Amino acid sequence: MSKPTTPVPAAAKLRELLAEKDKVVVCPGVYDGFTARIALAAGFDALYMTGAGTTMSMLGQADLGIATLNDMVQNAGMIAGLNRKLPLIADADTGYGGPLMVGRTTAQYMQAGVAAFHLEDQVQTKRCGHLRNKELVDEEVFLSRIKAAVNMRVQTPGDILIIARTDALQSLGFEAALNRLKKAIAIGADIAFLEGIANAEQAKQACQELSPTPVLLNNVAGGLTPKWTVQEAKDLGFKIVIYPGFALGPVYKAVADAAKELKETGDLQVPTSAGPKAIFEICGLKEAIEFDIAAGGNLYVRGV
Ligand SMILES: C[C@](O)(C(=O)O)[C@H](CC(=O)O)C(=O)O
Repeated sequence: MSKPTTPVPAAAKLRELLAEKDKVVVCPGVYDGFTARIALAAGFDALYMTGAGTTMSMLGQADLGIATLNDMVQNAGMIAGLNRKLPLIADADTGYGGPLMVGRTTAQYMQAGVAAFHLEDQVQTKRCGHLRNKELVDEEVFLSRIKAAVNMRVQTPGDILIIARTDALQSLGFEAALNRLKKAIAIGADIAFLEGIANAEQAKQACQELSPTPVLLNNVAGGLTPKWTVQEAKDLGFKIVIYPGFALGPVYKAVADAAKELKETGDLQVPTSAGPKAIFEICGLKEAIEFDIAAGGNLYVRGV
C-alpha cells in the first residue's frame, strides 16, 4: 500500500500566507457548500465563512445573534472539508457564552478544520457590526473570551489563529477600541479586526499601531467602512480582506430577478451554463465519479 500523503493543515498555510511580505489574503465570503465551491473554483488563497450569511442561509434569519455554536460549527466544518489545504476563516461571533463556552467553541472550530476564527466584544444578543446601537461587554469580559481561546488552543491538538474583533469604535471611540485590540494581542490573539473603520486615517493608524500583528479589513458592501480595492487595502496596511457580501449580494439580486421573471412571465430563461450537469461539476461531479470508479464501483462507468 502506498503511503498516504499528509495534507498541509490549513492553519499552517494561513500562517505562511501572513508571513509573506507584500501579500494580502483576499477572502470571499461564503455561507454554504455551493457558494464555497464557486469561490474555490476561482482559485482564491482562502475563504471566509460569514456569520450573517450562515444565519440567513441556514436559519432564514437576520444577523442578530440567532445562530448557535452548533449551527456555526456545522457549517464551518462542511466548508472547511471541501478543501482541507485551503484556509477557512470563520466567524465565531461572541464565542457563544462565558469562558467555558468560548473554550468549547475554540476546540470545536479546531476539530472542524477551521484555520482562523474571530471573537468579538459585543453582548451575546449581538447584531451585525454595521448596524447601529450595538452593545458591548466590558473589556475584562472581552479579554476573558480571548484568553479562553488561547488556553484551549494550547490544550487541543492542532492549530487555529485567533482573531480579536472589537466593535467598540462606534460607542467608545478609536483610542479605546485600539486599546482593546492591543490588550487582546498582548494575551495571545494573532490577528486584529477593528470593526466599522470609518476612514483611511483610522485604517492607517490602526495598522501602524498594531504592527507587526496583521490587521483584517471587513469590506462590507454598503456598510460603515469606505469601499477600498485590494490594492488600496494593502496600501493602508491590511494583511487580510474579507468580503462578507461577496455571494450574498449577487445571489439576492439574481434570485430576486428570477423570481420576478417567473412570477410575471410564467417562464424562466435558464442559461445553458447553469444546467444540472454544469452546476454539479462545480460541486465535484467529475471527482466523485473518478473516486467511485477507482474503488471498483460501476454506477457511472457509462457516463452520467
Ligand atoms: C463580518 C460579519 O460578522 C459576518 O457575519 O460576515 C458581519 C458582516 C455583515 O453583516 O455584513 C459584520 O458584523 O460585519
